[in-house]
Amino acid sequence: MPMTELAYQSGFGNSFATESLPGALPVGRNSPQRCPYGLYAEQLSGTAFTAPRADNRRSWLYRIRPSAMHAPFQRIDAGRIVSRFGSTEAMPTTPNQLRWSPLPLPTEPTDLLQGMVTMAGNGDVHAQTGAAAHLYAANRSMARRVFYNADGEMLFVPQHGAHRFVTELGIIEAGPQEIVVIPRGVRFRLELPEGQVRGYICENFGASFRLPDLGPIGSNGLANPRDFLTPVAAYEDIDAPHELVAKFQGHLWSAEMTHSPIDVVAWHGNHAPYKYDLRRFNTIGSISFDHPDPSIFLVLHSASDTPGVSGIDFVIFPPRILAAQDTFRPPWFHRNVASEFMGLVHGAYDAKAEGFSPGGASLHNSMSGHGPDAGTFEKASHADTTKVDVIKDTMAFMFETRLVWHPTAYALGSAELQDDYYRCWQGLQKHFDPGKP
Ligand SMILES: O=C(O)Cc1cc(O)ccc1O
Ligand SMILES: [Fe+2]
Repeated sequence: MPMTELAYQSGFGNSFATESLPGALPVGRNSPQRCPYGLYAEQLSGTAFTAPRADNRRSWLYRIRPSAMHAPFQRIDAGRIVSRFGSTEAMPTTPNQLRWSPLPLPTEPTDLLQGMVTMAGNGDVHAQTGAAAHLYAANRSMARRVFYNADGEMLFVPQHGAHRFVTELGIIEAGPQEIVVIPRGVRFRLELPEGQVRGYICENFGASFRLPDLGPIGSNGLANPRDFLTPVAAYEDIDAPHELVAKFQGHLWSAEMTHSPIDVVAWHGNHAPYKYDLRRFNTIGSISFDHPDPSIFLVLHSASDTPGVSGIDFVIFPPRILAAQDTFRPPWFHRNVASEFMGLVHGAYDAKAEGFSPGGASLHNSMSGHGPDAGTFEKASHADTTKVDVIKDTMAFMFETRLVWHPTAYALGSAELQDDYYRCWQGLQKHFDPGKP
């Protein structure tokens, strides 16, 4: 199935308005006594009704049938999806640096939900704090199977293959080097136009992702609002059995429906899915000396209750020109209070000469030392910094969290876990010589 040209509305968190039939969107009010075309009006709220206007997220949906119309939910097997995290006596969280090779593509028919595997998580799904980091590899479209997540919003980072998100609020197509965010509660199915996909998901249990403030950078830069794209309304009118799967309080639940829930003919509001092309990121860096903190690479963040401290940061390491003089240019050696789950979408990452492959992942938890591997250190220590480095083929990212990432039993037992990861720092030489300042 070829990718089609879809229409999108531009802007981050705008109050969008869209209708797929003329006049389907009521004018001047949300709940007319009878809606145009015999549609039902329904509000979908993503924040408390009383949240400050700048944070408030909600949409009004005009649909063929209300979302309440389904048979009772039955709990189903959640496969490799986990939502309870912590360091316990039985399974203490390790401070070791961890790295995984890419998840193999499936050989058996596998849709998104069957192909998702939770690698790490933190916080508390019941208290709406923290996050989960998942990988997915799938080779089957979700046919007549529609999913929503009441536990959190889902940030997809496709790494391989074409993705088609058919959502209640319209259709989004995306591929590697783009991201897609599906807000809490929005129903969708993932179709695979090219037959197979792989990627990463940050499931955010906390406040919705938003663009960061720019401070002294000014009014432009990093991810610019107009590059975020939200779909136009698109509905299907299908009277045939469908399965509705909900993720609710850490478990999966399934309910039968007699029709497709992708039946929203018109909608308006700002609780809506969106995509963003990471290649549009306006990268800021040092043009004098030193390697700045990675906060300059912040695309989206989820605010915590503490001002200035994110619950989650979504950070990318895109192509860029390194110009800092007399500077060790790759990421420095460091230990942070924050915890870092990283992935690589494309190319090579500038802190790791080998072992970190596209589709792979790494985890460096709070206060665990890490940084460039031995090969990268030696090379960068002797590079000519009067010349610029043009880093072309790369797209790495980080889900950086305030709370420690607890790896799951699956992640620790996985065949993809690289037992020898620690060795990448063991070849670092002792250069210290008290006689040579
Ligand atoms: O650890 C990493 O590779 C990510 C990272 C990159 C960087 O440029 C500075 C700090 C940091 O944690
Ligand atoms: Fe780091």
